[in-house]
Amino acid sequence: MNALWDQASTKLRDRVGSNNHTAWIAPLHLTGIESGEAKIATPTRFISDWVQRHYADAIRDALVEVGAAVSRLNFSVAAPRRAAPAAASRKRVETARPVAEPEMSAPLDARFTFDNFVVGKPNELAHAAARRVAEGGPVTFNPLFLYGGVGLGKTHLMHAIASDIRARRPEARVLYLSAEQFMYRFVQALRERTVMDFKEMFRTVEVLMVDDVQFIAGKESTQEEFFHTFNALVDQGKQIVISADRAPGEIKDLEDRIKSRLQCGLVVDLHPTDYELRLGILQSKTDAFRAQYAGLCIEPGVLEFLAHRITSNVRVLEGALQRLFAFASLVGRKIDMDLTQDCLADILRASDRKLSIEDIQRKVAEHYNIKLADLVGQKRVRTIARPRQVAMYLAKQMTTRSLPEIGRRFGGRDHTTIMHGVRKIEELCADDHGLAEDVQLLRRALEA
Ligand SMILES: Nc1ncnc2c1ncn2[C@@H]1O[C@H](COP(=O)(O)OP(=O)(O)OP(=O)(O)O)[C@@H](O)[C@H]1O
Repeated sequence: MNALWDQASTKLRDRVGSNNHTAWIAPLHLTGIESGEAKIATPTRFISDWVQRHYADAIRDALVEVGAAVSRLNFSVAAPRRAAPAAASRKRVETARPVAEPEMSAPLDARFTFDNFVVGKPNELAHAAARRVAEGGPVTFNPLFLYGGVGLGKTHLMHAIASDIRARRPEARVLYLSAEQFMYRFVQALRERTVMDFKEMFRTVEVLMVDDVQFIAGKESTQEEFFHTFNALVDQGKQIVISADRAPGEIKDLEDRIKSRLQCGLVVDLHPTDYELRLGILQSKTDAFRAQYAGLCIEPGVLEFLAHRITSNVRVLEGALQRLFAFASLVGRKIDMDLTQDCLADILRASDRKLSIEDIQRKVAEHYNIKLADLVGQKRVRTIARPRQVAMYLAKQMTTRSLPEIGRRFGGRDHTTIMHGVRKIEELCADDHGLAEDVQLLRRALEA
């Protein structure tokens, strides 16, 4: 039986590819053939179901090709056989553990809760969707895909969801980890030949949360495994929450089938902060710092000044406030405008850096993969003319330059041409989702 199965298994490797073979075929054993029925043992019910659904025909054909008189397959779940006793005992220990070991989940930051998350216009939809997922109940959108630029609160919301679910339903298996950790664990499982345990682990959670999914772009085997994990959980009606630094369609080197799966649920954007949100966050963080630095007070106007001047992201804002408190407590001064200017000179200088029209042109040319000279040149083909209009639009929106001045920087064009370009992009963005995404992405990259 073993020899027959080895031959069939080799044929199957050619047919299904080595990753699938390692994951699904290698754990199977042919235990006998009776009256045209091949008896196949699988280590878990999950693998048994999966293999029957995806590989039954391929297995039967492979067995026939190597000379077995087989017309039907019969799958049963049996403990896996291990050659070395050490491996066998390790397996026993592993299977004795509860399926979703807590250590598989990354630790949650206790500060990242819904209570500590300040809601404003730019993040209200993301916050509402996150709350909805945390409440549980029927899975209405799957996955929830949260995306946004650096330091805008994606991880904070992910942790808040996980903590909230655990508080409401301590028995629920919530697995939160970064895409990098997912890859690391997968590679480790391949190395230690525990891929089955890995699969079982990920496929038996109730809520799977993967942060920074863009990390798996370009990593073929990890993407493959992620895709299967994703499908298996969605099939079982389990909730998935994903975060990334950009929309699914914008993640380069991510397989199309994964992009389309990620777009199937609710895709929500965390927009760059506005003044009100920044001020709200500063006030909320100040309360927390006050508790830590008793006796320190902030003069009126300081928080407003910071909310105006530091627009890059919340992490920088938070760092600035932390530095102010630490510095003030060290030198025994109150936090007023003088201290703020002294202590945060570098951060304020960086925020002061004016965006030039050339910065915008360079970024747009790079984004659309065209030459800078073409972007400002006279070619009228759509593939160049449209990016040119995008650059004109961003130059108008993101700098204080006048239309004639922008025209001069775009190869000496008239100000009416610039106005036309700006209007065109405004109109197109209303209907063309892809273009609107491009503009958003570029804006964020330029603001970073
Ligand atoms: N709306 C908010 N209210 C309170 N704190 C916030 C808010 N948004 C972001 N923060 C804080 O800003 C910091 C950065 O947020 P977070 O790590 O969640 O960003 P991110 O979007 O995951 O960034 P990255 O892309 O770098 O991973 C955290 O300390 C977080 O608590």
